[in-house]
Amino acid sequence: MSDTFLSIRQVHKAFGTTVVVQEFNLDVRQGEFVSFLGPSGCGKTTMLRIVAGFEEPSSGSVFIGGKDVTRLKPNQRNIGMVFQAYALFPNMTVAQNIGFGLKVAGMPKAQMQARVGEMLELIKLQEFGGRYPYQLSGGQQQRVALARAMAGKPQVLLLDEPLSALDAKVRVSLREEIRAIQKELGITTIFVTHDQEEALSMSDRIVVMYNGRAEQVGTPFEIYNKPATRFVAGFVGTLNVLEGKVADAEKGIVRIGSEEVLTGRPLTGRKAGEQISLALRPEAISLGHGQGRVATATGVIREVSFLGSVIRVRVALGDDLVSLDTFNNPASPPPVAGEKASISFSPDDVLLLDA
Ligand SMILES: Nc1ncnc2c1ncn2[C@@H]1O[C@H](COP(=O)(O)OP(=O)(O)OP(=O)(O)O)[C@@H](O)[C@H]1O
Repeated sequence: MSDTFLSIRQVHKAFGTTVVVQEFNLDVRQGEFVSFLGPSGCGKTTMLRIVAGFEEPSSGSVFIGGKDVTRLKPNQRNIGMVFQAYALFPNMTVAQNIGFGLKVAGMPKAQMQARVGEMLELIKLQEFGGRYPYQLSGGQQQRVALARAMAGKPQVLLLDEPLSALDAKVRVSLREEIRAIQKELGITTIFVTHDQEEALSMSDRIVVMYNGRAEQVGTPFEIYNKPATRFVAGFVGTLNVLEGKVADAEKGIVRIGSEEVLTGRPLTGRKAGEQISLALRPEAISLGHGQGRVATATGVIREVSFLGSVIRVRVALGDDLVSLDTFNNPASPPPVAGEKASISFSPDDVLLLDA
């Protein structure tokens, strides 16, 4: 990639005999917002700490702005960091917190005050410079932590689950705010989260991590719609998995129970009779027989959850429970549990998962 700003090359990290990060490669563009997404313990924080300089990789390198920083200390890397817990200094005002790093770096007072003022404006807390952290809400404290991390104009911003201690409403509004500030400053950012919705809604690209590896790197659209592995498919979004057997590999026909399902593409390299898994997102399945869709089966509605704009319906098909989403329509009553229902989907929406 020509405009790569941050580059992670073949990083491997073990603590004793425990391998925590392996064969990790990533190029991040200047100004790009990239998330590390994965379950607890998959190595996200360790990889972030290697970028920050708090951990040294067992092998491999990190480059920032073309310079090898692998052996540099955190304070030599010009990086800003925000953590999950509000790590503000409790005995300092908001303004003093934001200016702390600038003061340590020896910035003249007038210049420092001007910069703190700019940062307060950026996080929309102009009136709060004289307050102490305990006088702020959790969301406001994290905005101050963000301002403090960015006051020194770092080259890279590293965010380690900065929203996870906040309540749901604040979390969603801060997502948008962080992204807006990040865009305005054009700062290259890595964001660690185990929350797929956060990663999907905020990122230019997502690295889905599993067992210390980057399972897939892609845009939110690619990760969600074209998951490269079974793990990615199952971890990001809700997924229905239907187990079947290949009926005709060339024509792409799979037998699920007593039904023959067209997958819409040849099953290259598969043999008749072989086990195969078909996966479908809830929004790819319709109740009834939609146009251009392949009717698959008839089942019984087990559960109807009204989520507002969307209604999630669970249909029992033999032993399987299939989740599907339909949009709420004020003019028509929602489906009812206990009723029989047929489901259908388009072959194009079927994801084929490796065994
Ligand atoms: N200093 C250390 N010594 C030994 N093992 C460690 C050390 N730091 C992390 N680990 C182990 O490395 C693995 C990955 O940890 P890491 O914190 O990177 O995961 P994570 O994906 O960020 O998880 P979480 O979302 O729970 O924070 C874990 O199994 C953890 O126990």
